[in-house]
Amino acid sequence: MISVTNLCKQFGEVNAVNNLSFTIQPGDVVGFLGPNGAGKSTTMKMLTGFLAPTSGEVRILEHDLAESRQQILKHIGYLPEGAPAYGDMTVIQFLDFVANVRGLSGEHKKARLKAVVQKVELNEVLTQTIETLSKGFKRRVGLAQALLHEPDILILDEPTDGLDPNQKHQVRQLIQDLSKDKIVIISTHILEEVSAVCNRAMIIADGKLLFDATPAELQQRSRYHKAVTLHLADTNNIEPLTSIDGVADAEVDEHTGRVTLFAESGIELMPRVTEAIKAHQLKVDLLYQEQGRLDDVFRQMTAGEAA
Ligand SMILES: Nc1ncnc2c1ncn2[C@@H]1O[C@H](COP(=O)(O)OP(=O)(O)OP(=O)(O)O)[C@@H](O)[C@H]1O
Repeated sequence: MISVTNLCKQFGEVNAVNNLSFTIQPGDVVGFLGPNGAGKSTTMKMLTGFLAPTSGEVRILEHDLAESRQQILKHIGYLPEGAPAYGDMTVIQFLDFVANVRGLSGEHKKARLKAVVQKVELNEVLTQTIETLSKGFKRRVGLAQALLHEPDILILDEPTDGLDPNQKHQVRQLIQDLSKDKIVIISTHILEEVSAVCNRAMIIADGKLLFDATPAELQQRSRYHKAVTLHLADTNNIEPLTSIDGVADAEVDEHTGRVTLFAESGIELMPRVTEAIKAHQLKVDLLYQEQGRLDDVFRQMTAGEAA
């Protein structure tokens, strides 16, 4: 378990992390979301003991991180932001080095190296120096080193940054496969990633925790939650829709021509919309109820916070 109490980090005048408190249990896959400069990376650095807090406490697996750092770090795999690694080492030299530092040896070391190389698909670049790798491959090397010692806690700062769509999918799959009894914390700017892999979303802005719940609960906060979107063959006449009893507002997307109808509080709009379509014999080629748009909620929540 991770338990964070009143965690603060100041850099001069900047309150990078401002009184964060939360607990995370095994099985939790937590997504840190927030605008640039919100304090996500700084929080992750403090959770890994890489950066000392200005004040507050981090307890991991029942130990105070400040007191038992070495012991706790054995249980943590950390992928920092960017692609830090020793550039003039080859991929396999670097992974072997990390394996040694992690105390792996003999057949177990060999097996772990083989497993991570296979998992993040590094075979084709094993003998290439890290500085000559593409951004995506550097990221994969970072992931491989974080996974080598099979940690209970994985802290991954933007794990899919720079990966191609296939790799993004694969890394998300990998995180999902890992998550059964582990703690995984990822930071990301990709909102869909949170829905895809996380069971918990934390929105951080200006160093403060603004939201901590499931991605579905986050979606429910969107004004698009349960709104009805449709596309008419004749996009000019939307009056039969906007005049439906219970429609509070309507929006037309200029690019797609799609119309979104927002319900008055407590009204189920879909049955009324289908009724109106029948009654007015409207030609509709698309009709669905929205789950809620994460980017909309994110903007609402973080407006006026960190830029
Ligand atoms: N070593 C440092 N010295 C001074 N200021 C710092 C340092 N590290 C971070 N900051 C500042 O702390 C704030 C939080 O930065 P942090 O990198 O944690 O944000 P973030 O949420 O990870 O942003 P991003 O999404 O852009 O990666 C920013 O204002 C940043 O400029």
